[in-house]
Amino acid sequence: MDVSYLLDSLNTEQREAVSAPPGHALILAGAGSGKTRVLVHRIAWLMQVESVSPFAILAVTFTNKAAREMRSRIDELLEQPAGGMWVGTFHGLAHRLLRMHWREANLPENFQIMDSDDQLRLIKRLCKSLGVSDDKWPPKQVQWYINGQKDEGLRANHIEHFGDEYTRTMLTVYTAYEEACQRGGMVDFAEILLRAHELWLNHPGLLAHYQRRFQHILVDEFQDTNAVQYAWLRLLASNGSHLMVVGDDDQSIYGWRGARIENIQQFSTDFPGAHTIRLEQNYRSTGTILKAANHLIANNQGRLGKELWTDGQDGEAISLYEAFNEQDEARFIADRLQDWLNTGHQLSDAAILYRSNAQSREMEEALLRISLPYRIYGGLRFYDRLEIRNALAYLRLIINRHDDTAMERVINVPTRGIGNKTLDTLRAFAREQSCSLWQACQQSIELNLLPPRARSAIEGFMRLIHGMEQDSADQELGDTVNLVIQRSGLIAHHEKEGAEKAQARLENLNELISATQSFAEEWQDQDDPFEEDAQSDTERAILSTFLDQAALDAGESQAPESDDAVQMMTLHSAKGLEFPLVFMVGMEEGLFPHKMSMDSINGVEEERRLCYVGITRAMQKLYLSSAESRRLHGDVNICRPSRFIRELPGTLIEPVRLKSEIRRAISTGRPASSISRGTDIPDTGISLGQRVRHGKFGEGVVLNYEGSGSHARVQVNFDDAGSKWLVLSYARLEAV
Ligand SMILES: Nc1ncnc2c1ncn2[C@@H]1O[C@H](COP(=O)(O)OP(=O)(O)OP(=O)(O)O)[C@@H](O)[C@H]1O
Ligand SMILES: [Mg+2]
Repeated sequence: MDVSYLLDSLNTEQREAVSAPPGHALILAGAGSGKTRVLVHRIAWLMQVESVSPFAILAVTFTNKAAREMRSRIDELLEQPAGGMWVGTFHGLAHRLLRMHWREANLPENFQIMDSDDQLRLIKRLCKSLGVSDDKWPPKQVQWYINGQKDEGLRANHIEHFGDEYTRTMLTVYTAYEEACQRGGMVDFAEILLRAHELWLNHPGLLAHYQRRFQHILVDEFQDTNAVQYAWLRLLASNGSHLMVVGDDDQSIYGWRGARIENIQQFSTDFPGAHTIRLEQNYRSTGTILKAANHLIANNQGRLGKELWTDGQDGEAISLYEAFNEQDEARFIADRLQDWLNTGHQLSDAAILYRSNAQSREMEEALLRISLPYRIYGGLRFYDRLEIRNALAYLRLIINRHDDTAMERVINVPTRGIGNKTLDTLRAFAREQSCSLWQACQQSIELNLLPPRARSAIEGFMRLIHGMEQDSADQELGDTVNLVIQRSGLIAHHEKEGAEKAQARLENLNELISATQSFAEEWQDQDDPFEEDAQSDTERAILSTFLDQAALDAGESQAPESDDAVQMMTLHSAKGLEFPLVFMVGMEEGLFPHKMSMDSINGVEEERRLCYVGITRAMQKLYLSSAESRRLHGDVNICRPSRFIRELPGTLIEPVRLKSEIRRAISTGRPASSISRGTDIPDTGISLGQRVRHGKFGEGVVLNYEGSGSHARVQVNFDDAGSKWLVLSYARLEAV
C-alpha cells in the first residue's frame, strides 16, 4: 500500500513522530510547527499502516470546533469517514462517559448539567441556610474555592484542615454543596471531570474495558491540562495503551483555571521511555513575525526552551499604530480591512484579537460604519450581550414607558418579587384592554386587582423608572447610563454570577458608559458649535438616537458561517488558529498585560505567553495598536504602551507615522507619499500639519480632512481638548 501521501508533506521530525512505532510520545514544539498537523497524520497513519480500528482511537482537542476540524481533516486524508473514533474535549468525552455509565457514576439517568450561574445560586442558598455570612464569605469566593478543589481532584472529605476558620467554613459549604448536588442529580463543569476520574478509580472493570478499547490516545494542547484531566489520562493509558501528547509550554494560558504546565515535565517521569520529539521549523509565519515572537517569549523564566525558525521569507515589518484614542484605533483598523478587501483578499483571512471581550464594541462600530461584515468567535456581539440588553431596556423605558419588550425584559431583573403569575395577570389585562404593560400596571393598581405583595413590588418598579427619568433629566448621556446601571441593581445582579462571567459583564456595562459618552461627544462635534441652547432636550434626543443606533447594531444579524467576514475574538479563543492578517489591539499597560495579572511575575508571564499566542497566529502580516488615551469604565485614561511592545526588537517594527494622513491615503487608495504635511485642503486656505486656534478648544494641529470648500470637515488634535472633527465653515479656525 502506498502511504507516502501521509508523509510527503512533512519534515523529518514530523515524519518521525507520525511513523513512530507504537509507544508513548511527547511532542514538544513551538507555535505553528505542525503539532496539530502531526496528530492528524498520526491518526491516519495508525489506521492505514498499523491497521488500528477507529474504535481504538481517542483524540482530545481543546475546543469542540477543533474536534470537528480534526475529524474532517482525517476524513479528507483517508477519503472516508473515520466513524467510531472518539474525538472531543476533555469535558465532552467525560460527559459522554457519564451519560453511558450513569449508574456506575452514581448519578440518576437524567442528571443535569449546572452552568456557573446555577452553581452560584445554589451556593448562595446553601450559605444562607447554613448561616454563613455572605459579607464575610462572598458566595463567589466559595464558588471559586469549590471549583479550584475539584480541578485538583479533591472532594471535601479529602481536604485536611487545621482548624482555621477559612478552610472550616469553605469545607462546611463544600460538603453541603456536594450533598445538594447529589440529591438533585446535578453536576457542575468541574464535577464532570472529577466524576469521570472517579469512574475509573471506583470501577476497575470499566476502566479495564476502556483501557483495552483505547489503544491509542492522542492529546492536543497538552500544556493546558489540569490535574484531574491528567490523572484521568494517566489511568486510561496505564495498561498498555499508547499516549501521544503534543504541547508547547510557551502557550500555556489557562493557569488561572487550574492548568498546569508542569504536566509536560511530569510526562517523561510518568511514562518512562516516552519518545520526545521537538519540532522547531515553523510553517505558519514570516521570519519577521517569528523573530518577534521568539524575542518576546525569551523574557520568560524557566522555559523548556526552544527556538523556532523558518526557511520562508522575512516578509513585511510589523506595523505599530499608536492611535490618539480607541476610536482612532478602530477606524484605522477598519480602513486597513477595507483596503485588504479592495486588494482582492478574503475578510475571513483577517482576525482582530483583543484581551477582553468588552474591547470588541469599538471595533464592531467601526466595521458597521463602513459595512464590513464581521463574526465574533466564541462570544456574542456587544449589543447582543445579556447585561447590555438589560441596561438598554431600562433606558428605553425612560424614553418610552409603553415599550413592552423592554418592560418584559427588566420588570423582574434583578428579581424584585414580581412573579410569573402576576405577569400573566398583567399580560392578560393588557391584551383585553389593548394597552401597554405599563398601563396595565397602572390600572390594575388603581382597580386593586393585585395581591398586596405584587402590588407593592410593581409600584416600586414604577417609582424606580420615574425616579431614573427625573434624576437624569439634565444629565449628560454617559451619566444617565451610569445612574441607570447603578440604580437598577444590575451591577449587583450580575456580580452574583460566577467570578469570570461577572467580571466580563461588569466590564461590558462600564464599556456601555464609555460608548454613550463618545456617542454624545461625536453628536456634539457634528452639531453647530455656535448653537448651544436647548441643552436638556438635546440630552433626551441623544439618548433616543443612541438607542436606535444600538437596536440597529443588534439587529444586524451576525454573518453566517459561510459568509466572508472579519473574525473577531479574544486572544484566549485564538489558540490553535491561524490567519494571514492579524491585528492585536489595545496593546496598553493595564489592558494587556491585564491589570489583574500585573502584580505577580507568574501573572505577567502568563500574559506574555498570551501575547506570544497572539503574535504567532499571524501568517503574513501583523499589526499592533495602542491608544494614547482610552475611555475605560467611563473615564478617559492616558495609557502607556504595553511593555510587550518594548520587548520586541525595534528593527522588526515599523511605526505607522503621520497617522491620519496615511489612514486617509489608505481609504482613498492614494499612495501615502502623495499626502504629507503641508498638503493644502482644497479651497480652504488651511493645510495639514498647520497649527490653528479654536474659540472653545484652544490650539491644536490639523491632522486630517474630508471634503472641500464650505463642506470640508477637519480633524484637529487640540493640545488640551484632544482630537475633534469640526465643520470648517463653522469652526472659525485661525492660523497660529
Ligand atoms: N511540513 C509542513 N509543510 C508545509 N506546511 C506545514 C508543515 N507542517 C505544518 N504545516 C502548516 O503550518 C501551519 C501550522 O501547523 P499547525 O497548526 O499544525 O501547527 P501547531 O504546532 O499545531 O500550531 P499551534 O501551536 O498554534 O497550535 C498549518 O497551516 C500547517 O498546515
Ligand atoms: Mg495546534
